Amino acid sequence: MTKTLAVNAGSSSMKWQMYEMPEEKVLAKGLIERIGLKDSITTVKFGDQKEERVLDIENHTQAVHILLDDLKRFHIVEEFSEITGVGHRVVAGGELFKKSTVVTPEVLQQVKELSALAPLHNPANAAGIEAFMDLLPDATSVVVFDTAFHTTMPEKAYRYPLPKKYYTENGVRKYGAHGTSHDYVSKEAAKLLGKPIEETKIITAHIGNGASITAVKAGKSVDTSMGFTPLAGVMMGTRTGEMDPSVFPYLIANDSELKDAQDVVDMMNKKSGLLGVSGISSDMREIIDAKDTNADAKLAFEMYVDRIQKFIGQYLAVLNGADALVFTAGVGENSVPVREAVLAGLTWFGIEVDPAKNVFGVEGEISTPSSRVKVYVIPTDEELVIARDVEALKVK
Ligand SMILES: Nc1ncnc2c1ncn2[C@@H]1O[C@H](COP(=O)(O)OP(=O)(O)O)[C@@H](O)[C@H]1O
Ligand SMILES: CC(=O)OP(=O)(O)O
Ligand SMILES: [Mg+2]
Repeated sequence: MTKTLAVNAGSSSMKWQMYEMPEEKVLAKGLIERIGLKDSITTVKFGDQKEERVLDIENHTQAVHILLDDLKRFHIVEEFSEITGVGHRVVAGGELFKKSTVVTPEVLQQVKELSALAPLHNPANAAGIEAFMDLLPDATSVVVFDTAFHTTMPEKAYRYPLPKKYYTENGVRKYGAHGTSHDYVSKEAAKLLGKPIEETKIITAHIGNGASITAVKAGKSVDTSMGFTPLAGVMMGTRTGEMDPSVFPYLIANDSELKDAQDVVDMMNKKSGLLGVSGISSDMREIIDAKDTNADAKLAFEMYVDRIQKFIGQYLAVLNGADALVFTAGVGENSVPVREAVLAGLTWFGIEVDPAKNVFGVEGEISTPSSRVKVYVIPTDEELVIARDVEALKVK
């Protein structure tokens, strides 16, 4: 029996699962959420034990240490050497990485160098890789890239309408993110549709703290809402999504707190989105609780929904229609009000939601039998994909 650990560090969370491979049996799993916010929550599930603790966890390095302590504390492992493979989600692989790769010192260096393409993620991903490699020098360490699935996008979709040299000399283009999730849920949706994936057109809405929407044709990403970095696309927990870049110099000239372009980008990454508009929180649960009594929270909710609807509309055009629309990730899987509001504006496309199915905890189809586009809630499982890639790359 070999134990493989999959680590999925998101912008606000760290999810992990320990598997027995190749059986894909989940031995234990955990979630550390609200990293960087007050009252972070860490949950561990192991056999019939479940523990939830509320702590203040400031960053991902601290989260890695909590995860490692928990592995020993719950006797999930007696010795770290029982873990023979560790897979890490890395958000940005640029044009260097088109598939998952075994970590070498050079690969780790490249992950760090790609931080400009995912400033909230790659540094945390690299810190996680290093922490585990120090403790588990003999385990196979694998990196699984969010951008890999999107390397099938056609050039007309991934290029920006800038002078060509910024692409050829600087690599400025759309890379997308959340690819492991879009890949996984689109395959699951094809199963639910009962069709070979080659015959499907699917729009996948991965809406978590970070959020992106993808047009998937025949199982391949053909367009996606995130861009050069995960700042682009729809409005998110703390990120703006699409912006007019002319705002950048204007704000630098007019706000003394913003000295340069980096300050503006940091503000747009960390202080904007739901948090910035509402002034309350980046967490959709808190926005929903406040929106009936607080006008800013109500506006934040409406803007959030509006941006998701617009990208779904774009991708219905890109694909010239779709067989299915999938909701996944923290908000997409759990928030009935967000799904309800998004879908209420898409009835012209023949999308019909069944309110009896669009309830908390339901997975699978939430549309009516006559809906022209099937609507599915599919829990994503980036960790399973990561564990499979580790297994495939392990030196046997
Ligand atoms: N029941 C719920 N209703 C609304 N939003 C939820 C619910 N549960 C979780 N969320 C949202 O999911 C987000 C986390 O999503 P997740 O996909 O785990 O994020 P990450 O981007 O860190 O991977 C939280 O910010 C929270 O707003
Ligand atoms: C790329 C990205 O935004 O990831 P997450 O949603 O996990 O923060
Ligand atoms: Mg995530």
